[in-house]
Amino acid sequence: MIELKDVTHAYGDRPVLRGISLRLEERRIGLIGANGSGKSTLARLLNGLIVPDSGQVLVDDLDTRKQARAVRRKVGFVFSNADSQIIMPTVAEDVAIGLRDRGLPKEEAATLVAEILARYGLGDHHDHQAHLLSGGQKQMLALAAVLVTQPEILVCDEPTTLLDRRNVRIVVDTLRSLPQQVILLTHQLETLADFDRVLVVSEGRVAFDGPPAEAVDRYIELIDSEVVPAR
Ligand SMILES: Nc1ncnc2c1ncn2[C@@H]1O[C@H](COP(=O)(O)OP(=O)(O)OP(=O)(O)O)[C@@H](O)[C@H]1O
Repeated sequence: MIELKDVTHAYGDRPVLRGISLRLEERRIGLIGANGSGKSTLARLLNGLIVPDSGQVLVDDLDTRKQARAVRRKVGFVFSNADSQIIMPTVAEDVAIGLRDRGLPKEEAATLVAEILARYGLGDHHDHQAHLLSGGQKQMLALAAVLVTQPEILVCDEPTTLLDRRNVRIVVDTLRSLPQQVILLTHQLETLADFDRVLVVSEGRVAFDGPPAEAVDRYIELIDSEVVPAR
């Protein structure tokens, strides 16, 4: 369970999150909001990629400020741009690198890598150059490389942005079928239809917290009420 206690965060003197308190317990949680509203900043706080300026983020009572390494083992993070997450030359190596400090015998690690690649449709791409995969395949690779580490919680920051309809469906179905808790940031509102809970972030605050349909209505209301600057 992730708990945020009166969390604030600023970049320089620009406040981005303003006093957020939340308990994130549900299995499928969506995060929506306008560009620049603070969603990615909030997501990055959840696995200690960034730490709050004030307040606390606790993952199963581990403080992200003090126990960052333990937190990162529990909370996997998938970035929106899969290219920025691919760090090894080949597909198999990129998945295997996540297991490097697990102390597994080589054969066991290789079996795990092969299994996960097969599960996410990359079984035939084991030795392919990772950077030559299609956008959708890269996104699946990014997901596989995180899931091989068996995180208890998965935070995905717009993992379907660059994907075509078919690959969106594959990634969304994959996230839906995972046993782990999933926290998904997305602008593709329809992908959250059967989520347990959706948070609407607006100007660094949680403007709505509840079921998906109501959250989407609230989000649309918020966007429509904004004054668009005249040119
Ligand atoms: N590393 C950074 N340094 C300075 N400002 C930043 C940094 N990261 C984000 N910001 C600013 O903080 C604000 C919130 O950004 P954030 O990425 O959290 O929003 P978001 O809701 O995820 O947006 P989007 O939907 O466009 O991805 C934005 O105004 C952004 O310009």
